[in-house]
Parts: sequence; structure tokens; C-alpha cells
Amino acid sequence: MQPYWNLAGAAVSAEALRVALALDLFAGLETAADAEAVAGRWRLDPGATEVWLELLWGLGCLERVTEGVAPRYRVSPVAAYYWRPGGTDCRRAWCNRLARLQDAAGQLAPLLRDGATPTPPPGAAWAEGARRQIDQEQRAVTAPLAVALFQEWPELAGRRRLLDLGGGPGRVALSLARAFPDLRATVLDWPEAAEVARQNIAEAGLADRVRALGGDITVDDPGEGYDVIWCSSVLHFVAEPAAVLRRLHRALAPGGVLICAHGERGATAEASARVLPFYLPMMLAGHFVPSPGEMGALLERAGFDTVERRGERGFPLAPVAVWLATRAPR
Ligand SMILES: C[S@@+](CC[C@H](N)C(=O)[O-])C[C@H]1O[C@@H](n2cnc3c(N)ncnc32)[C@H](O)[C@@H]1O
Repeated sequence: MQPYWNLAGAAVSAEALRVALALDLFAGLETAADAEAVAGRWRLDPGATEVWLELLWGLGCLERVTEGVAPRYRVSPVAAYYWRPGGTDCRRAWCNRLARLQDAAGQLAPLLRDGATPTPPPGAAWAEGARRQIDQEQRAVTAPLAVALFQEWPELAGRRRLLDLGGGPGRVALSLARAFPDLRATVLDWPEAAEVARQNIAEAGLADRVRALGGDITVDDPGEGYDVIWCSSVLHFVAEPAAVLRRLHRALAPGGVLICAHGERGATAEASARVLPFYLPMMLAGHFVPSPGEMGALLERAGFDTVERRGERGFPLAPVAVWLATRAPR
């Protein structure tokens, strides 16, 4: 029964963290402080603060540096990494995701009862996402991951022409362009979202190497001769992923590489429990979430020469399966 008690308790833990982030608690706890000092500084109730700090300690966000009746706490290394301004700042991305998942949870019963009509979100809604949560998630998670993969994987070394398919605000392309000065990148997204990317590109001063194209990836030609295509969390939203993959195969130069990173359904009960809370709302709305092995089969059928599942990586929603597929050299 304990796993199910844990589920119920997670609501309180999540709220404890949300409040800490809203108050910027972790930035203020570089130096250890006890509950009374924290309560005084943030104008909180001392008794409630004591329990709240203890819970945050239990969640690994705080370290307890002294024991006894009035323990002192300071920010833990992991909280310093994720929850402080400056470094890898995931605060807004996490709070946004929490709000959206709470909202999705509230819609589960009506969706089960009435079902949903799959209506792809229009470009304007995606543009709003590109300004807000996709932007935050790309800065916090997706762009650093893309840069890490380009540094780690020999197949990506020296690539010069990148297509970031469905790249939203363009933070992935911009981070890669910053990290690799020889890289030229094209971000393709709905016209409204591409406009957001265009502004970000201009602000970054990288318009000479990064451009944004507005279009529908299911219809419009993305161009050709790319030697690398980044496609993350995009195929969920198209009616015929197989057709888009065939298009991407054509867009690659011979020997070019596609990195395809998407959430997939779990092959085990444990994996399903990990993934589905994040993807179930999307699936109920009629979006595509591949079954285990399905993405590999789609890539092979699209004509890719080598297709390899490179394992799971941390991503905004849940770990995604990263596939590397190459177009045969001439
Ligand atoms: C969940 S976001 C992922 C953004 C980005 N690839 C990332 O991993 O952060 C999906 C993106 O695909 C874009 N998209 C979905 N369907 C599209 C279509 N038919 N044409 C162009 N863009 C599309 C959306 O506008 C959005 O920017």
C-alpha cells in the first residue's frame, strides 16, 4: 500500500517545493539558518516553517548542518544546481509544469467520460508556449542536453548545417550555434512560433548564422542538404509521423544524421508509471506517443540507413528515448 500513500503525499511535497521556489528560499539559504531565522526573514509562521524546512530537507533540497532542537539548514548542492537564479535555473519551468499537470489531472475524469476531439493547437498557442514554458524548458533542460550530445557523440562532431524541426523559441539552435562557431542553423516552426524564434535570434546577435522559417512541417519543404536534424518532442503533434520522417530523410545530405528525441510508452510497468503521468493527458487528447520499438520501425521505414536507440535522457516532461538515424552516404 505504501506506494499509493506516497502518491497521495506527493501533492503536499510538490506544494512545499512550489512555495519554496515562489519565495526564492534556496537563493537565501547559502548560509545555514534555523527555522526562526527563516521565518523572520520571509515573514512566516515559525512553527509551520520548522516543519516545512524539515520536509524540504527530506526532499533533498536542504542540508541539515546542525542537529538538536533548532537545526540549521542550508541549500543542498542539487537544489543549488536546479533552483537558484544564475546556473541551471529550472524554477519557472518546474512551476509551469506542475500547474499544467495539476490542470491535466483535473481533466482526466471528463476526458475518460467524454473523450476528446483531437484538435492540433494552432500556431498562436504554440507561439505563446514558445514565449513561456517551452522557452524555460529549453533553457533549463533541452538546450544543455543538445549541446552535451553534440560534444559526446562522435557522429555529431563537425556538423555544420542544422535543421531544428519544430524548434519553437529556438533556444536549442542558439545554444548549439554558440557552442559550435562553424554551425549554421535553421529553426522551422509554425509562423507565429518562428517569429518568437526570430526575435530571440536577433537578441542573441546570431542572425548571421541562425534563421527561423515559418511553416507547417507536415506540408512545407524544410529545405535540403542538412547534415544534422534535431527533432525533439515534435512528432507527438503530427497526424502522420511516418510522412514527416520521410521528409526529414530527404532533407538530409547523404551521410547526414537525425536525432529524434521523444517520450515513448514504457515497456515495463515501472517505465509506464514513470512516463504516463506526463504523457497520458497528451495521449487522451489524441496525440501520438510511440510504443516501445515503434519509433525505430518508423525510422527504418522512412529509409534511414542505420537506426539506433541511444537510450533515455532527462527531458522536461519525462525521460525521452533518443534515436540516432543516418541517411546512407552516397
Ligand atoms: C513540445 S514543442 C517542442 C519544441 C522543441 N522541439 C523542444 O524540444 O523544446 C513542439 C513544437 O513543435 C511545433 N509544431 C508542432 N506541429 C507543427 C507543425 N505541423 N508545423 C510546425 N511546427 C509544429 C510546435 O509549434 C512546437 O514548437
